[in-house]
Amino acid sequence: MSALQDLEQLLEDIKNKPASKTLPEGFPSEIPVSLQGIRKRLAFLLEKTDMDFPYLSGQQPFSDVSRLEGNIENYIGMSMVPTGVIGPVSVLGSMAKGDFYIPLATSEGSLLASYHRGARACYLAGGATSVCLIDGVQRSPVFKFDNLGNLGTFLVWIIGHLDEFRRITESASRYARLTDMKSNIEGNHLILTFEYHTGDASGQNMVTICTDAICQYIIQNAPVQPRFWFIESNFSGDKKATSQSFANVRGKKVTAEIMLPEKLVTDVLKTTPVAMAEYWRSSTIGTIQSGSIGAQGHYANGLTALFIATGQDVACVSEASVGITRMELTSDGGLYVSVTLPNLIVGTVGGGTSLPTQKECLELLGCYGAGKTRKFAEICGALVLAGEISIAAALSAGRFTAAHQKFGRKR
Ligand SMILES: CC(C)(COP(=O)([O-])OP(=O)([O-])OC[C@H]1O[C@@H](n2cnc3c(N)ncnc32)[C@H](O)[C@@H]1OP(=O)([O-])[O-])[C@@H](O)C(=O)NCCC(=O)NCCSC(=O)C[C@@](C)(O)CC(=O)[O-]
Ligand SMILES: NC(=O)C1=CN([C@@H]2O[C@H](COP(=O)(O)OP(=O)(O)OC[C@H]3O[C@@H](n4cnc5c(N)ncnc54)[C@H](OP(=O)(O)O)[C@@H]3O)[C@@H](O)[C@H]2O)C=CC1
Repeated sequence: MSALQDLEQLLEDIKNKPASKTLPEGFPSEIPVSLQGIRKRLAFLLEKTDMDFPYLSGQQPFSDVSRLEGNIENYIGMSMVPTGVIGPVSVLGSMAKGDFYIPLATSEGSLLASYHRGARACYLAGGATSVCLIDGVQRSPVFKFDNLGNLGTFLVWIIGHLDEFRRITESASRYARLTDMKSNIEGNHLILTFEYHTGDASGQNMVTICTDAICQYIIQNAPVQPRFWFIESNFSGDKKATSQSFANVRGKKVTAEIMLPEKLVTDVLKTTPVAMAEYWRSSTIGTIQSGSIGAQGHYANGLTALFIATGQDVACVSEASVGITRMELTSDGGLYVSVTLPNLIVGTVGGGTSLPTQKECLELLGCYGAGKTRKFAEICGALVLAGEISIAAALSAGRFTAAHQKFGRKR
């Protein structure tokens, strides 16, 4: 199918999305942490997905340490992070379509219960729409000149060589494509921002390698030489929350939404749409006063847990957890909720994605390997939406502290 046909299909699917759905036979979430709970949940997942998780379940010890090459130095062993599953999370996206059981690795009690509850509310409301809109990963080298005249001559030459830079990119990587270049001048400093599509990899390493190859060509051929240059100027937003990335894209930009009927908010979330909209307004004003980039509740919670489970670079939660949550009353007394994440740096190849438990977790989502990154990004959007709904429900109903007293402490 062409991109236009994909889009037409998505629009048709959104038009026909049901306003409600019945939950399938229960995922055994009610059984507390115990050997029996683990057995039941693994048996449930085996039946649903035909996966038996040899590494995650501990049946198979990890011994093939050669698989870690490229992932770590000075290795001594694996850190174990408790991992659970929430779901089903129902997603309608351009690539993610269906019900997913999402693995989350965390040591924060209440987190999975909260995301599970939000996912349940979204499921009953017909499932979340979650769409990956655009993508792009940047690297921003800086060049220093004696004066503006030299800088200008250099930049004019650079602008005339974009096609050559595209060719260099294609010889440095089979998958990276140079899509844009922007310049930023400050005194005698020039920052060039190269933006790429990085296939199914999250791409931070690829963009460094490709940009370095371009810079080597520039240094060898440009009519004017900079006094010095660095491969990264700290402008690209790599592992930092920045206003610039927030206003554009870094990685994938995803937006997700749901309409929650009033009765569902009352029954499942134990609050009201009015209270949730009121909480959202107050918390958004609080966020603005704090000087935060974006306005959201706890994207970092779900994303960090999913990133650990699936071998993403967890440090990229710095930028990935920036975004905007919106909660508004609908004309029939329900609640519209949306989340928008413009900086979702994720991949389904490369990085830590082929490590033993991480690969199993990506496979659980049907997201391991080539052709799966947009799907994975859309699942991230639906997960974050579920988390925003549940935490706002708890806070709006005055149940937040009690939940953490119950789930977040050893009894
Ligand atoms: C904890 C709940 C879910 C209770 O919620 P509840 O509605 O009182 O509980 P419930 O017993 O009636 O259960 C409702 C549903 O919750 C789920 N649920 C309930 N219990 C479990 C469990 N044991 N295991 C798995 N799922 C569970 C489950 O979906 C269940 O439905 P069921 O499946 O039974 O039909 C709710 O109060 C809640 O979501 N609270 C919010 C907690 C939260 O989101 N915390 C985020 C971490 S806080 C943080 O990191 C810092 C932050 C974000 O606060 C920073 C800041 O903003 O300042
Ligand atoms: N160097 C840096 O500046 C930084 C690096 N990192 C680290 O970089 C890693 C992430 O970088 P990333 O570039 O994603 O990972 P990798 O360095 O693992 O690069 C991806 C690799 O997968 C290959 N590949 C195979 N199939 C595909 C496909 N379908 N789509 C895309 N690539 C494919 C690429 O081929 P090919 O070789 O042809 O491109 C490349 O070799 C993480 O480990 C992260 O921690 C994080 C931040 C900064």
